[in-house]
Amino acid sequence: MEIVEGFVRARRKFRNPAVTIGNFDGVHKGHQALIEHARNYAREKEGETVVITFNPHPVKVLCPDCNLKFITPHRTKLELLEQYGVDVVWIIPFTREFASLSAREFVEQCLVDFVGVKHLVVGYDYHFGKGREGNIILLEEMGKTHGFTVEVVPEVIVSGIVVSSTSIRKLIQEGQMKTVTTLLGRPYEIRGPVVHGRGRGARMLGFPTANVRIGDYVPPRTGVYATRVTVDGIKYMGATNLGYNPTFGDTDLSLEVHILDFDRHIYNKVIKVEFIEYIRGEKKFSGIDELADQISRDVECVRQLLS
Ligand SMILES: Cc1cc2nc3c(=O)[nH]c(=O)nc-3n(C[C@H](O)[C@H](O)[C@H](O)COP(=O)(O)O)c2cc1C
Ligand SMILES: Nc1ncnc2c1ncn2[C@@H]1O[C@H](COP(=O)(O)OP(=O)(O)O)[C@@H](O)[C@H]1O
Repeated sequence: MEIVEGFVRARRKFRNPAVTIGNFDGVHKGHQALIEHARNYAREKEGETVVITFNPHPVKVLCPDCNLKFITPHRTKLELLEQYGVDVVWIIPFTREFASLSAREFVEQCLVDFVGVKHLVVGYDYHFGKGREGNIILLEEMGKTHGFTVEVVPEVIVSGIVVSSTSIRKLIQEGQMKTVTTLLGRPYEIRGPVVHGRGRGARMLGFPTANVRIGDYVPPRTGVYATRVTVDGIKYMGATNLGYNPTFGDTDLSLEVHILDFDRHIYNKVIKVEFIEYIRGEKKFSGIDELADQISRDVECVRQLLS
């Protein structure tokens, strides 16, 4: 997959580009449908599937105080777009100046002049340009003048829910991981380097836990999850707690993964944690032995769920 960043001048001409546009946070089933429609056109016309996306996410620029969290950080998003068969991603640096382009200017400068769009695939509710003034009617009208076709993809509904980044963020925060998996088409994952915790896991509890920073990821509901953990390309089962460790009175949120059938130091390694199923809420135990007993039951529960 080719990645084009910004408005580079010397750029090859794309072949019959079938284009789709969006933030693609999550690269969920709805996004996958847009990509699939663009690919179908590209296949028929021997063209290329081009995704236009923005970095940073527009909300980060237009509403820095909104503290938006992500389902897929920028780099993961690019990896997924490649997996779903996109040929070219054009990343537009999103600035306040760019946000002030009118809808017509966006179509002329970005879609027509820069990409040379032949076919444009958008979702049923697509709006764009300054103040979201641009809509599908405008695209169809401009398509006639500039020689491109517009295809509108209806909403994708899975398990009775309209798939959107917003609906998925909410489900993650509710711990509804099975539904999240069906809407994404894969489990929700958090990737990050293993950092030092408070040194209690192995020493006091007999359950070492790899602590992973959750950074800008959407935080799942606090509690214990059955997870799949990838370390150095190998998958393990994980009993994972996301919370404040009330038994010890910690105040910061931590993601702690006890990896089953594993015994190795992995500080600073980047690991991937996939959330498969919510098991229980976090509890304050009266002592270390009670907590350790509960964690052994959690581990057994993970084995049953994932084996
Ligand atoms: C499967 C699992 C379940 C856990 N459940 C709880 C819990 O209900 N309440 C709690 O206070 N801590 C819970 N913990 C978190 C432990 O308190 C934490 O892992 C321990 O304090 C080690 O912290 P450290 O890695 O910072 O040393 C759980 C940890 C695991 C792995
Ligand atoms: N089965 C395992 N699951 C998770 N981490 C393990 C495991 N075996 C060894 N480790 C190592 O032990 C570390 C966690 O030990 P722990 O006593 O909880 O210390 P810390 O408080 O620094 O997290 C992990 O970061 C990892 O390097």
